[in-house]
Amino acid sequence: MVADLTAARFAPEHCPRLVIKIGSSLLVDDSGALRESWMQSLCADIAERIKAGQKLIIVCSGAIALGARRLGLAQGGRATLADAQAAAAVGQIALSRFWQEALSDHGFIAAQILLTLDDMEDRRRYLNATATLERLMETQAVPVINENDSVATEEIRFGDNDRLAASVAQAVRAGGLLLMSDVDGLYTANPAKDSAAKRIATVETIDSSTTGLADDGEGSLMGTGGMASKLAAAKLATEAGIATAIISGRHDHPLQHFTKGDSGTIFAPSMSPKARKSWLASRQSARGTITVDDGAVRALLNGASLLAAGITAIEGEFLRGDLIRLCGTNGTAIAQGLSEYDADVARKVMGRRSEEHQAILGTTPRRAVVHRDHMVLL
Ligand SMILES: Nc1ncnc2c1ncn2[C@@H]1O[C@H](COP(=O)(O)OP(=O)(O)O)[C@@H](O)[C@H]1O
Ligand SMILES: N[C@@H](CCC(=O)OP(=O)(O)O)C(=O)O
Repeated sequence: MVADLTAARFAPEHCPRLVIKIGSSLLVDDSGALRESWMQSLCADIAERIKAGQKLIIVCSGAIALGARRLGLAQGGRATLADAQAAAAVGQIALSRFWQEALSDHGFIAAQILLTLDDMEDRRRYLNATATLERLMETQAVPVINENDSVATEEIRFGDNDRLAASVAQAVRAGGLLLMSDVDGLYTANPAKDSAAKRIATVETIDSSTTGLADDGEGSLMGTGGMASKLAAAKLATEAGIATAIISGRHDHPLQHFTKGDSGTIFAPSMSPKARKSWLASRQSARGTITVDDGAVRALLNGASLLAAGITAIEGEFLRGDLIRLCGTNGTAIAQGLSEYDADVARKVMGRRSEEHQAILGTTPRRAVVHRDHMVLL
């Protein structure tokens, strides 16, 4: 049941709507100038895909970096919020102009949309923004989106364009999201600091062992959330059923490069609840067994999650996310599912009521030991 985790998944024939997010580091060179020839090669790739029938939506960063150079602002325009907002106002107009000209060279019309978090969270504005995007996609216009940095206050900022791109991908029901960056995917450690770091080609589930790989140091004003924000965006998107990839924008024709070779990190979209249940039922390799009392058996058969209070014994050294079997006191297998806890932590809370868990664990407890969404009756 593992989804096809190759670049083909993002091709026009498999993915009618694709959101592509381009990071600041790709748009602007070390001196703060626009990397025009690279962007033109990207636009050629974009044009090729649109001609092949794919609807593309671009989320493009870089306004602050570009504007800061033009205004001669220190720290890339990120010293204060006011600097970042002034820089964005200057840089955005240059970015928009670039997209307009570069897309027009291929016969397409650029459409600029600047969004804040409020626009996507307020129902009326969300519907309005979505309707605009839908209408644009019916035409030959290519939406180019950025955060509306110049008006966004701390409270209404998206904070980074990775998250904005994931939110837009959900709004337009995209099949895929490409996060294009200066790094060729997720590595086992930050490759800028550790030359032994290895690229991870595919990720089926984003959990704490995945997010723990992001090593970004300090975040900065108005974006550049580093790998952590890419993983948060990938989680949001994949949970909405959208295949996501972090891909390199270091080469010319970056979309062709991704399509051709073994590059990037591809994150699997979550399965539909029905498909997920049948996948869970088909899995054989349980890493542990939990015995539950008669009350818990009845609750499970009625479709409830397994709470720690109903557990009488735990066998095996499973980890969070591992498949475990749930049995009645007579040894009959009742259900199987994915554990929300490592075995040693589950042992600490077994037989105890949920209200006691916080004190036992010293951290916020999870909802259940096996949640009903991740469980199937046998
Ligand atoms: N585990 C990791 N794998 C890859 N890159 C990582 C990792 N941890 C941190 N990074 C850093 O994340 C950076 C990409 O994020 P960022 O600079 O915000 O990109 P963008 O401007 O494209 O949004 C990389 O250049 C790299 O230094
Ligand atoms: N909206 C900001 C960029 C924010 C952002 O997320 O930057 P990046 O992490 O480089 O994609 C700008 O246009 O400068």
